[in-house]
Amino acid sequence: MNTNLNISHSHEVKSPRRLMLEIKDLRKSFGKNHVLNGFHLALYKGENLVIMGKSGSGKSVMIKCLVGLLQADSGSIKIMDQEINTLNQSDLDTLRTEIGFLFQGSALYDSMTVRENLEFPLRRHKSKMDADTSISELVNNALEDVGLLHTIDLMPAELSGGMKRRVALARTLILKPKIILYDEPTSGLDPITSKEIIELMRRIQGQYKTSSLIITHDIDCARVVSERILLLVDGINYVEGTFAELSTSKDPQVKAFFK
Ligand SMILES: Nc1ncnc2c1ncn2[C@@H]1O[C@H](COP(=O)(O)OP(=O)(O)OP(=O)(O)O)[C@@H](O)[C@H]1O
Repeated sequence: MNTNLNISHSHEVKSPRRLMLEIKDLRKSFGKNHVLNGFHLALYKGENLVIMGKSGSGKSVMIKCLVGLLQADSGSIKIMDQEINTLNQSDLDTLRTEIGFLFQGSALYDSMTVRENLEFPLRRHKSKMDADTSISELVNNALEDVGLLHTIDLMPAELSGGMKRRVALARTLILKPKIILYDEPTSGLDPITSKEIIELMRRIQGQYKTSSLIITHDIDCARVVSERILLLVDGINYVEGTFAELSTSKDPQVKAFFK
């Protein structure tokens, strides 16, 4: 880790705000490939934390450990004070409903209309529904929040790439997650559509009071959405700071990301 930088590291961050997500000393190897080498992070209530790192630096492996798609070799992952390794399957499933995902692969179901795509998670997680609000009201509200109410009866094939991503975000929001994980939310989109998604992410943060972990290579996205940025190098925290701090860093490893 570079010690010349006058930038805070995640374990030094002191905040009275609630910790939504805490990862400590996370390690994961595939044979001799040591991908995560003691990674740590703290995500506080209401903040957007951007994770940047070169291709192959372990970002996706970290997210997969977080959502249970991969088992870490060691380390601790706490979601809203609950250590996920100690939970039984049913408690883990309940906890996971507090987390929304917007992954590159989180595609819509092609054979369902937009409305049906949004109804799907609600039918699976009835416990997340408040008794006074009907399914159709929730679907309408979520679509309205992403500006796409008019697409409710369309099929995914009739939507543009940006619209699909916004509908996928509405599908995530419908369960009112406390934490949202975004993996490359603007990848593959043109600059104007990317800007719309980035602005939407900011608006959602304010409106839904979510805390988000955002993996991105998109500098505009990092600049607009982040309260803090964490740079991952070789599976361990390299440096952490605000966009203004990191983008003016003299460290060549950091500068490389902000060209
Ligand atoms: N299931 C797996 N089995 C073996 N090796 C894996 C597996 N998943 C990831 N790896 C290895 O872990 C390393 C980190 O991969 P990871 O996908 O986390 O990188 P990344 O930082 O997300 O990259 P990118 O920005 O390109 O998405 C790579 O060397 C990759 O080959």
